[in-house]
Amino acid sequence: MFVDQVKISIKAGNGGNGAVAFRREKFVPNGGPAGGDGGHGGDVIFKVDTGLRTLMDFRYQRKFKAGSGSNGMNKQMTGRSAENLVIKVPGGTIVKDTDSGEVIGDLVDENDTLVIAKGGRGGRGNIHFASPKNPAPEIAENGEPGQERNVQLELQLLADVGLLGFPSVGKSTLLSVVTSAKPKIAEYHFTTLVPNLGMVQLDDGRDFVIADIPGLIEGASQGVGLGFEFLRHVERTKVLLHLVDMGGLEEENPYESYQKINEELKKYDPELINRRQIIVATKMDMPDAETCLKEFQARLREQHDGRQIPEIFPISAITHQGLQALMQRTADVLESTPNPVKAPEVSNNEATYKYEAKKPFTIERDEDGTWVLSGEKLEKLFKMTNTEHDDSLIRFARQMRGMGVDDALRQAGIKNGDSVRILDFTFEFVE
Ligand SMILES: Nc1nc2c(ncn2[C@@H]2O[C@H](COP(=O)(O)OP(=O)(O)OP(=O)(O)O)[C@@H](O)[C@H]2O)c(=O)[nH]1
Repeated sequence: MFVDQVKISIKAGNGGNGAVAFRREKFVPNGGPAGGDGGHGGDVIFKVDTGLRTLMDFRYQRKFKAGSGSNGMNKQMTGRSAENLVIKVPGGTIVKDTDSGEVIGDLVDENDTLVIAKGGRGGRGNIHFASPKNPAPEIAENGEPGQERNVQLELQLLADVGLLGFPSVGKSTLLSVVTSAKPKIAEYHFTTLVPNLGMVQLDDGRDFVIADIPGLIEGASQGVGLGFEFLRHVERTKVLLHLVDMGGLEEENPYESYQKINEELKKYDPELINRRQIIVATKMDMPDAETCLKEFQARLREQHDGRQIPEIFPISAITHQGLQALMQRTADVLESTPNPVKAPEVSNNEATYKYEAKKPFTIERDEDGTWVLSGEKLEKLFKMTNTEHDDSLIRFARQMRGMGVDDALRQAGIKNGDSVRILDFTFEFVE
């Protein structure tokens, strides 16, 4: 199996902070609370785009962050919510948690989506905290932090393009100059023939997988050496680049070689001969190459008897002549050729990754005697507390008591006046 894999980090947007504000009207000296809520942070979402074939784009960008919601404003105005960040992935992408290795999702068909990290909700403004006891509260919540995740994407690669041709026509050389990345190759059971596979990425962002098809000619049509796994590669191949050596050093005439390969192809799998072929005239830097090519074209025309002949791209893997044009054309053909195996299904599978509730808080003690509180839930509550306002801090103290933090601290032996720290905020414990 050929696997393309990449580790990325994801951060959903924080919610915007709620506002502390008061009505200011003519003739009303002390208006009521008027601080609006913060906007929602953006989610991070994976979505299948079957036009993508590799995870190549992730080699350049590994960190993804959705925008934060805007803060609430006075006059009860809610902050603007951030847009979701949609990350496109190829069909067949498996998403795993990097740390635990747990499979989070399997994105298969066009438009399948997975919400991998939820944006934080906006913090509530002080209009929500008015009570008969406190009609003008200086309390507002900060936005909820967006979820963060490290994930690993894995994609089993199948080649879109196959290279055909006699030994020494220049297949490996072409593959090595047009492909920038070699995917991980697991060991084959039939170890004698390992297909050479690489990924091509064009400047316009299109990418595809290209494979040398070794052994097709060396008796492969009699079933020698090729395994089931590899057959799948050939079956999936939409375009075959048929390489013909124009170097003029081979004993065999280029046209005869070309025909022989097609014969072998037919024997190997009669379906394959109908597959789209582009003829690639290789080694065009050699002195006799032009003459060889002209001869080849003439024979091809003769054979086609007035019908249109297949397209031919002259290249040199050594001088790089014609490579760009060939790869562009290959990508165009790929786009316009239907999948020979099955058309991509369009579905609307939607999923949201659920986070396991972690232990709400933990208590530790620093060397200097400070009690240190940590834990996802508690830290989140703290981050949502607007520490600039006493009312907000009082509310936080109440929330901690509700969670059982005070009791736990007392049990651990805390004394009146001891220092307590959460993240970078320190306060004094009072009974
Ligand atoms: N002059 C010239 N020589 C080339 C070019 N491309 C490949 N060669 C040479 O041709 C020989 C064979 O090239 P390979 O890329 O190994 O050919 P292959 O088709 O992969 O051969 P197998 O691995 O035997 O199937 C090597 O000596 C290359 O240096 C080219 O564009 N111009």
